[in-house]
Amino acid sequence: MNQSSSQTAFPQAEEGKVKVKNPWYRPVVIFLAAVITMGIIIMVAISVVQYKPLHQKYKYGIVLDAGSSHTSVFIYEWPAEKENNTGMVRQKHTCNVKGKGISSYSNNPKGAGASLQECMQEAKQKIPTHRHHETPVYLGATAGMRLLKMENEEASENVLDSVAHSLKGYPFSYQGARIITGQEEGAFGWITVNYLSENLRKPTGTLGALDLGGASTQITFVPQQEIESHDNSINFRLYGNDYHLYTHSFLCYGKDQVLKLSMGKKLESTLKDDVLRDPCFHPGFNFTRTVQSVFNTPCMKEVKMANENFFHLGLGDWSQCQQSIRKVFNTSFCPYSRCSFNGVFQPSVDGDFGAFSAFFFVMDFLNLTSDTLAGTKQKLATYCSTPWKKMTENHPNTKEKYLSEYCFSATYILTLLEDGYKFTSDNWKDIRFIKKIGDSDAGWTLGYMLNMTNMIPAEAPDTPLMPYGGYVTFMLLFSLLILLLLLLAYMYFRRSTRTAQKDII
Ligand SMILES: Nc1ncnc2c1ncn2[C@@H]1O[C@H](COP(=O)(O)OP(=O)(O)OP(=O)(O)O)[C@@H](O)[C@H]1O
Repeated sequence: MNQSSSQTAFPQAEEGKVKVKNPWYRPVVIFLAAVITMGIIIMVAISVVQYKPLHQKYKYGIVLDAGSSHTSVFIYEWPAEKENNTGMVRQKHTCNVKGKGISSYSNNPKGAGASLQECMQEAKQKIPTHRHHETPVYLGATAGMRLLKMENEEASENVLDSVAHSLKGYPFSYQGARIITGQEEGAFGWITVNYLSENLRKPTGTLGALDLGGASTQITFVPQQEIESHDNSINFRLYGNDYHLYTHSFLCYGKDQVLKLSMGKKLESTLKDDVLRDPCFHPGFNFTRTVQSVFNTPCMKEVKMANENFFHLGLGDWSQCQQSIRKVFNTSFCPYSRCSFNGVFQPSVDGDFGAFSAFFFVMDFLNLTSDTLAGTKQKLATYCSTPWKKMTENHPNTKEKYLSEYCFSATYILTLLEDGYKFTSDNWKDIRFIKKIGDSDAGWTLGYMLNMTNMIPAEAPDTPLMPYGGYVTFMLLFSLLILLLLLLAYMYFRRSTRTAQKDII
C-alpha cells in the first residue's frame, strides 16, 4: 500500500534516478518562452519602425523682397513637426523678378503687379499643390519704396495696391504687402544671420549684421555699452534669451544713392562744365549721362546745370575717390557721446559681423573678402587705376554697369566701414563677407517670415528628458534586462525546487 502510493507520487525516485516532475512546470515555461519571444518580436518591430526613413512632411512660406534695384521671391521650407527648432527653416528656392524694383513703376503701377507673374508661377510649381492654401505669402518693400513714399505717397500706394492685387490672385494665403521700416530691415537681417548660424539658443555670442542695399544700408549688433538714443534700440526675447540690439538704417546710403550723391556734389562744383572727371571710375571710361539721371532722387536737392547732358570721364584715382566719397558723410556734429555720421548715435562695434548683399557682391568680385584693411586699400588702388579697356577685355561677361562701378562701390564700402562705422585695422578681420549661410541667403526676409509666423518663440519650448531615439533605445534595453532577470529568477526557482525534491527523496 505504502509502496504503491510512493510509486504514484515519486516514480523516478523509485528507480533510483534524480528526475523531477512538476505538474505546473511545463505551462509556466511555455508561457515565459512565449512572453520572451513576443517581447523580442515587439522590440525588433519597434526598432525597424523607429529607424526606417520617415516620409517628412514639409511646410512652406513665401517672402518677396521688393528692393530698390529689384525684387526677389524667396520660398522657405521646414519639417512640419519641427516648427520651433532653430536652424530648421531653409531656403528651398529663389527667383529674381525680371526688370527693376517695384518703385520704378510709379508711372505705371499695374506693371509692378504684372512683373511678379513669372516668379509666382514658379512658386506654384515648387510648392506641392496640397500645401498651396496654407502657404503664407508676404511682400516687404524696402528703401526704394520708402523714397517713393517721401516723393509721392499716392504713387507708392498705387504700386502697393497693384502688387497686393497680383499676389491675391495666387492660391497661397496672402498675408499683406507693405513697406517695412529701416529698423525692421536691420533687425530681421540680424535675426536671419543668427538663426541660420544657430546662435540663438546658445549662450555664445551673436553675429552683428551689415546690409548694403541700393538705396539704404543697415547696421545691427549687440553693443557693449548703453544705447543713448531710443530710436536705435530694439529688444527681443527669443528662445528664453533677452537681446538688446543697436540698429540703424541710413536711407540714401545704399550704393546706388551714394553714387548719385557723390556725382551730384562733383557736378555742383562744375556747374558750367559739361564734363565730370571722376576719380572713382577707370581711366578711359567715357559715358554720356543726363543730369536728370543723377538728380532724380529725393536724397538731394536738384541743382540747375547749364547743360542737360554731361560726359562722365574716369580718372582711376582711388585716394581722390575716397576724398570725394568722404564728403557725403557729415561728421561735423554729434549730440551723443559718440556717433557714426550725420549725428547718428553708434556704440563702438563689437564682436563678429556678417556683411551681406552689396557688401558681399562687391568685395567678392574684387577678391577682397579675406584681406587686411591695409592690403584691401593697396589692391583697390591698383584696381581703380586699371584702364577701362583692360577691364572690359578681362571681364567680357560681367554686366557693364556693375563692372564700371566696382571701383566706386568698393571705395564707398571701405569708407563706410572705416570712417562711418569706425572699424579699424584691428577688427577688420571680424567682418565676414557672406552671401549665404548653409543653403539660405543672408538678408531680412527669413527673419521677417520667422517673426510673422511666430516660429521663434519668446521662451524655449520644454524639451523632453532625452531625444525620441534615445528614449526608445532605453526602453528596449530596460525591457530586455527585465526579461533576463525574470528568466534568471525562474531558473533559480526551478533549481531550488529540484533541490527541495531531492531533499525529500
Ligand atoms: N553681382 C553684383 N555685382 C555688383 N552689384 C550688384 C550685384 N548684384 C546686385 N548688385 C547691386 O547691389 C545693390 C544691392 O542689391 P540688393 O538687391 O541687396 O538691394 P535692394 O534690395 O535692391 O536695395 P534696398 O535694400 O536698398 O532697397 C544694388 O545696387 C544692386 O544693383
